[in-house]
Amino acid sequence: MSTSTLGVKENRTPPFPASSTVEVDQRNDKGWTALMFAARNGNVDVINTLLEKGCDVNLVNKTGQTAQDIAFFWDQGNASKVLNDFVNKQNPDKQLRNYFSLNYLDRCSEQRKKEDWLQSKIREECTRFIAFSELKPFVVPLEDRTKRWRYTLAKLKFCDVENYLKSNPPVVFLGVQRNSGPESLDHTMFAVDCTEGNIEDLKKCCPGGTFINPFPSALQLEPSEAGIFAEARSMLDWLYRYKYCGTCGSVTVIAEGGHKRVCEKKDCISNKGIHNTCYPRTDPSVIMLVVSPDGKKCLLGRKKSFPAKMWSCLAGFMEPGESIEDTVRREVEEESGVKVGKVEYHSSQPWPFPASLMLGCVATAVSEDVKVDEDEMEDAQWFRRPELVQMLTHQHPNGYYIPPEQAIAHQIIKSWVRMTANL
Ligand SMILES: NC(=O)C1=CN([C@@H]2O[C@H](COP(=O)(O)OP(=O)(O)OC[C@H]3O[C@@H](n4cnc5c(N)ncnc54)[C@H](OP(=O)(O)O)[C@@H]3O)[C@@H](O)[C@H]2O)C=CC1
Ligand SMILES: [Mg+2]
Ligand SMILES: [Mg+2]
Ligand SMILES: [Mg+2]
Ligand SMILES: [Zn+2]
Repeated sequence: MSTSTLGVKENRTPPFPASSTVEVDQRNDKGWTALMFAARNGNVDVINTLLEKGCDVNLVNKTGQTAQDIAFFWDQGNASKVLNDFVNKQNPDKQLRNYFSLNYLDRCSEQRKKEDWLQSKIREECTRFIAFSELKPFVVPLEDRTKRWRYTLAKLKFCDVENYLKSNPPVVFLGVQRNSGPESLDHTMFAVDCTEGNIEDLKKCCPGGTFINPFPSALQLEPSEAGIFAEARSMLDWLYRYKYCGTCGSVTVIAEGGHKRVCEKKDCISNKGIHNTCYPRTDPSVIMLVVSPDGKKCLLGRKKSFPAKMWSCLAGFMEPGESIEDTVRREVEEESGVKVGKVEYHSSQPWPFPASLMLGCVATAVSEDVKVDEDEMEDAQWFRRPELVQMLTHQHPNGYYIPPEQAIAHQIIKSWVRMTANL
């Protein structure tokens, strides 16, 4: 919390002595700060003064709302704009960008067909490789242990991976990191699968380096790199699983910097026209917060595979020829028996386990009776807002909680919880 003060000379009667100052981030019993009240009332001058005095724009009240949420909820357009501009300037990553969607590389897809260019880049001094073994990324622990994020991807040089490359492992061209300034160079980045090599050699060239499991460790990567991990892991997983032509069963060869597999049988129809057997797959899935017809409750479920006491949004894979809205309606009815009317899109999230694309939605139910699909689900229940706040803040009397902030489910639930008057 910011410790700066407004420096306002108080001339009120006690309990404020004449010379006292007030903390800019002081809160009332509901966790509201002065900035939140100014946001509620759309008082732009007060907001600007508080921001100048260094108040903390990221604080949340007891129902998890920031000043931005409050300004938006109360339709205070000017206040929203000032707060949004301030937050964007302070930290562009604070925008709603779900974890695994931030990727600072320019994918340069037009370069993938240029084999000579790719080969020369592989050997360049400023090129970097990220390594995987059995789909686990090679990372370096971050030194500052006070930070929330624990790992950064290890960026290796050609000389570090040269021995591995001799056995021709799958390599994926991920993109180019553009650096500005006259002396800085662009870094081309590749992913390399070191599963077949001796991983101890890698650890020698990168002290402290280690391979981490996806859960929970891959959720502790710096968010700005989580999208690079997502791209690399989904691609290497696809290259590993799809070795043969899906049309004729012949061997395929890796092409276009790892982004295509080409059937070796020249007259195979997969080599003519448009086919979806040569390219990496992405499996669209919907994930939805179902809100009751009166808008006061929402439906959460527990899959049989979930850790004890964790509840989340319902989710399911799309089927061919199905719209997002109809997938939401079908999966909700299959899993909970609840019928859904209106469906609104919220945001999306690549989920590289192995290659889902989560399409997040908020759905309005037109019925409330729950009949759980016992094949997939352990339970599904309606929860009221105050109970969700307890789950969100780990204060539920039964120990119930929702997935962590890296999961889109968390973001959708949080955004619904915040849209409340909370007075
Ligand atoms: N990021 C997040 O916050 C969350 C992400 N998810 C992800 O969402 C995805 C979908 O959710 P889920 O509830 O599992 O899906 P579904 O409700 O569709 O049910 C899963 C079942 O569908 C079958 N299935 C597996 N793969 C596919 C596929 N590619 N297309 C169609 N059906 C398939 C499987 O059946 P069988 O076992 O019989 O083969 C699987 O057990 C999963 O990848 C999950 O990890 C889910 C919740 C939260
Ligand atoms: Mg499901
Ligand atoms: Mg389902
Ligand atoms: Mg399904
Ligand atoms: Zn073929």
